[in-house]
Amino acid sequence: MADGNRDEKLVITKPDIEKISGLIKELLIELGEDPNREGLKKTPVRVAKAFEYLTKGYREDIEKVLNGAIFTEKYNEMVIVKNIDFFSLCEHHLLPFYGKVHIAYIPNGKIVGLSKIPRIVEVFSRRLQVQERLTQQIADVLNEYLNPKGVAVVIEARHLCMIMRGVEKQNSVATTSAMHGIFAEDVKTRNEFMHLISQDLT
Ligand SMILES: Nc1nc2c(ncn2[C@@H]2O[C@H](COP(=O)(O)OP(=O)(O)OP(=O)(O)O)[C@@H](O)[C@H]2O)c(=O)[nH]1
Ligand SMILES: [Zn+2]
Repeated sequence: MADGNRDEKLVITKPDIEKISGLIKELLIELGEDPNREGLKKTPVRVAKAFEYLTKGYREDIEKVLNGAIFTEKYNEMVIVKNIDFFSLCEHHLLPFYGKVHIAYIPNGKIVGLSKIPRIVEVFSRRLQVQERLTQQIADVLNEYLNPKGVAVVIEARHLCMIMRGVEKQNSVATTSAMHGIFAEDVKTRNEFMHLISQDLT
């Protein structure tokens, strides 16, 4: 397993659907429900499979996802892929947070297949996360595999744990960013990126 996953306690085993189903059945009982009523009969298995999918990023390997699609190219202007939709689960409440990721890099002799950028977002968002770590992990992987002149990642997200419970703020949006290289060092480059994504920011 490549260290591109950069989670020390990486879970690479397939979840035991039967075991998770049993736990969900117990949860339903604790919530006062009857897990044998028609509508709930298959719910434990459905929930187990849903969680397997929503955490599939733990079982993905960055090298396999990139599939060698890193190419030598002289292009050295900014590459931006913006408005990448993502869905993740907050590690505190296991409730979704979702939004958009905007990514830029300035190549240093190497470019990456464009589709691989949203694929990297999938690897790290399909885990239990906090938005800050998700932002950093995406930036770190691009930095590591492309060794570019700079990488910038901005994420805007709505957290259901702040919307449907807790403080119940329906319109709050959290923005996080991670900057490497020239984006961290040079205000002009960072501002150019922020300007290019500004019409997409909430
Ligand atoms: N920084 C950060 N905090 C998050 C994220 N997702 C959830 N949280 C916060 O994690 C915190 C957990 O705080 P606790 O006080 O332990 O939990 P809680 O009693 O459920 O908190 P409330 O949500 O305020 O009701 C809350 O402030 C959440 O808003 C995230 O992606 N980043
Ligand atoms: Zn939460």
